[in-house]
Amino acid sequence: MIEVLDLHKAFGKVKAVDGVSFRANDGQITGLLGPNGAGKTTSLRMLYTLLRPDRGQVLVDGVDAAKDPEAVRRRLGVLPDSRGLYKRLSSRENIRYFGRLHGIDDATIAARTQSLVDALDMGDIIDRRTEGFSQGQRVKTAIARALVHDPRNVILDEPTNGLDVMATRAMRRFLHQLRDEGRCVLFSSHIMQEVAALCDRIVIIAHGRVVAEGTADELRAQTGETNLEDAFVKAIGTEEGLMA
Ligand SMILES: Nc1ncnc2c1ncn2[C@@H]1O[C@H](COP(=O)(O)OP(=O)(O)OP(=O)(O)O)[C@@H](O)[C@H]1O
Repeated sequence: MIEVLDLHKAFGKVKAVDGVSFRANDGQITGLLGPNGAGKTTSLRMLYTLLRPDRGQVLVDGVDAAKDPEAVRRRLGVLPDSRGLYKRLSSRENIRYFGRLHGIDDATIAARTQSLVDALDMGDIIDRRTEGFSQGQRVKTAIARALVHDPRNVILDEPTNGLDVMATRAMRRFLHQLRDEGRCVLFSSHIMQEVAALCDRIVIIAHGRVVAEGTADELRAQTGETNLEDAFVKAIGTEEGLMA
């Protein structure tokens, strides 16, 4: 479970995150939805301990990220916004390298890699050098690398960015599988159709603040709209930046 309480982060005069609080539960997919520049990536970076908040608290399975960042990192699998693969290494070697950084033995890494290769349909790319990989192949490798240590909590920054329809559908199936295994899945997107199709709960963020949250039904009720798209627009206060 992931909890963030009153997070703040400013870059000079820009208040990127201005008092964000929400909870992402185990066995659920939670979507962080907001237009470009809303503060999604900055919130996630604080969550996975890459950025230190100016104020506020991050708890992962009850562990405070400021007090024990190592323990928090062990509990998280992260697909960051920049995928950053080692291009001279094969997909398998990228995954193994991360597994070793986590202190996992090679036999366990090999077994875990195989199950991720099956789940993500990576059989044809696993032993290719990642240099020249397509966007979808890079994302798959980066996700497998993020999950090699079998984390309970999974954070994905815009996981379907740049993916075609088939790859997006495969990604949705995979995220449902993670959810059905009881993991806490938190992902960000600026595409409302994506969030609506995938999420159990939605947290809408705009101008560094949470402006609405709940299930799709709850959001419709809160905004008094019958159509989810209208509910999103009303919550954000503008149509700008919400469309795919
Ligand atoms: N390192 C930084 N230095 C200066 N400003 C930053 C930095 N990181 C983020 N910002 C600013 O903070 C605000 C929030 O950015 P953030 O990347 O968190 O938004 P986002 O919701 O992830 O947007 P997108 O959908 O475009 O990725 C933006 O105004 C951005 O320009």
